[in-house]
Amino acid sequence: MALPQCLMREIQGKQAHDPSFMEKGIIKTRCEYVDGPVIVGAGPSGLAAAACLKQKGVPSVVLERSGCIASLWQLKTYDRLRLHLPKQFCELPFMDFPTDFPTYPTKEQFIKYLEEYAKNFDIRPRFNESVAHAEYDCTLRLWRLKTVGAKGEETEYVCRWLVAATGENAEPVMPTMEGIDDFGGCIKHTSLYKSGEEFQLKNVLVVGCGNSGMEVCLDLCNHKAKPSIVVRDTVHVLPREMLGKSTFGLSMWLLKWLPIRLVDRLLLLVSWLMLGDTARFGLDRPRLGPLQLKNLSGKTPVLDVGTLAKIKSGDIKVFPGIKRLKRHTVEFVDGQIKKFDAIILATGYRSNVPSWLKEEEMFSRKDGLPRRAFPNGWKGECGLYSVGFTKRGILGASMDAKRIAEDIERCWKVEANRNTSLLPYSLS
Ligand SMILES: Cc1cc2nc3c(=O)[nH]c(=O)nc-3n(C[C@H](O)[C@H](O)[C@H](O)COP(=O)(O)OP(=O)(O)OC[C@H]3O[C@@H](n4cnc5c(N)ncnc54)[C@H](O)[C@@H]3O)c2cc1C
Ligand SMILES: NC(=O)C1=CN([C@@H]2O[C@H](COP(=O)(O)OP(=O)(O)OC[C@H]3O[C@@H](n4cnc5c(N)ncnc54)[C@H](OP(=O)(O)O)[C@@H]3O)[C@@H](O)[C@H]2O)C=CC1
Ligand SMILES: O=C(O)C(=O)Cc1c[nH]c2ccccc12
Repeated sequence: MALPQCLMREIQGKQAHDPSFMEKGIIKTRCEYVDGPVIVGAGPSGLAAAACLKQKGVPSVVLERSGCIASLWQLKTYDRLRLHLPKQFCELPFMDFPTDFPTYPTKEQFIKYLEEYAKNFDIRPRFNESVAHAEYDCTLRLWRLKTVGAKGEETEYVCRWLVAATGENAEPVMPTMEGIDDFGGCIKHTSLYKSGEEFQLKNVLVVGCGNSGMEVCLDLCNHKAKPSIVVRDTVHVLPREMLGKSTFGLSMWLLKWLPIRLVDRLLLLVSWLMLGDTARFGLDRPRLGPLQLKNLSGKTPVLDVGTLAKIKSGDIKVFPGIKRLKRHTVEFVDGQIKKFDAIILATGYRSNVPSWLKEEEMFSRKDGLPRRAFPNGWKGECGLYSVGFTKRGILGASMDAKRIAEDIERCWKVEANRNTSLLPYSLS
């Protein structure tokens, strides 16, 4: 909508003193006032927030840097990916998965569900708009965001509420390794890995033993490559299912009755019966149990979908941390030296919030996550919110989205009344 004229004049006045908005003395940036929240990111979290707001009658604008919704799932994941929690734990608010979807939907099915979700709630993100800067303007008492489009065009958005939904997995983590430039073979992050097809008969080193690294190793095996995995620290591997139930579902159920330490003991006992002693294969377990560790550090246990059997059979070799790389060669911290054709970095992801949100209180600059512990990280000051930074997957994002919508709805109603009764013009 058009910006109320008094606000427009004030913003233009400010832009005239900001060189980034000026080109030959002319303001080059398009400016738009959004009557409602601006949501940054059109992944599952952003979609959930937009849908919950819509249900409350609050319109929003969703800004997305890529050309599609759920860009993580559409562009940055491997072909064989499925949800590894049962579908009922990965639903967004107000819309179930279709009944004909399997318990663990494929990534194509999950994307189809998200497309359907956006359509259902008439969420039309503005694609190819990357938020480069967002800051609270204390004089205007509004958030001001600058986006950059595909051709470098800039837009300024001004709004009362800002919802960060750029995700915990916004940027790949690229480790620094001595000699990385000398290696000479293909080195790629899992966000660019699609399948093991291109690695047939090749010796591939997978760095990192989270869910991505473990599953990529299995995929490499299935494509007749020869994978090895770097396990530099401890890791909890649990079977995806126990006693005919999903390990995740069983854990949630047990947590209703039993303390977390006891549930962890049970999980480890059943894992030991089903998988054996993982330390025998180079996978030492952390001192803390899997759920306690997840709660305290956010580190997700590996839900095994067949990798461990390949490690046991020797099809996947386990190595300790990397000391340095040389031409097609890797030297490990225990002194072993091996030749590899390629390296896959399964070293995880990080949030990018500090790169665009100029704010110090709500988000930590260090890891780009809310400082307040779950479930209190969703709300900041001055109309700032976060959705999907709980380290609790889609379930956590859905909880945030519902809370945010309830909170904004309250102010929305108050402000709507005030605007119609006090202002000479209507903001709607
Ligand atoms: C391989 C993989 C599998 C997973 N499987 C599960 C699972 O089975 N169950 C589960 O519950 N969780 C799972 N997760 C956790 C994951 O966090 C969620 O699945 C989900 O994608 C998170 O949604 P999100 O919207 O918070 O983040 P994302 O899906 O990452 O979406 C964020 C969006 O913001 C956009 N964006 C980023 N920066 C900007 C910017 N500056 N300006 C504009 N737009 C921007 C991105 O392009 C992206 O589209 C998995 C994660 C990974 C990596
Ligand atoms: N099917 C599914 O649903 C899947 C879900 N996921 C989820 O996606 C998210 C991201 O997972 P993932 O990509 O595995 O990332 P994670 O952050 O979970 O794991 C990264 C791994 O890389 C290791 N690492 C990082 N740097 C180095 C280094 N320099 N040398 C050696 N090891 C290193 C880490 O070890 P350390 O612990 O020592 O730091 C850790 O084991 C998780 O939440 C995961 O559960 C991922 C894949 C499939
Ligand atoms: O896949 C992930 O990383 C998730 O965030 C899903 C998830 C949330 N809580 C968990 C506990 C154990 C295993 C997976 C998850």
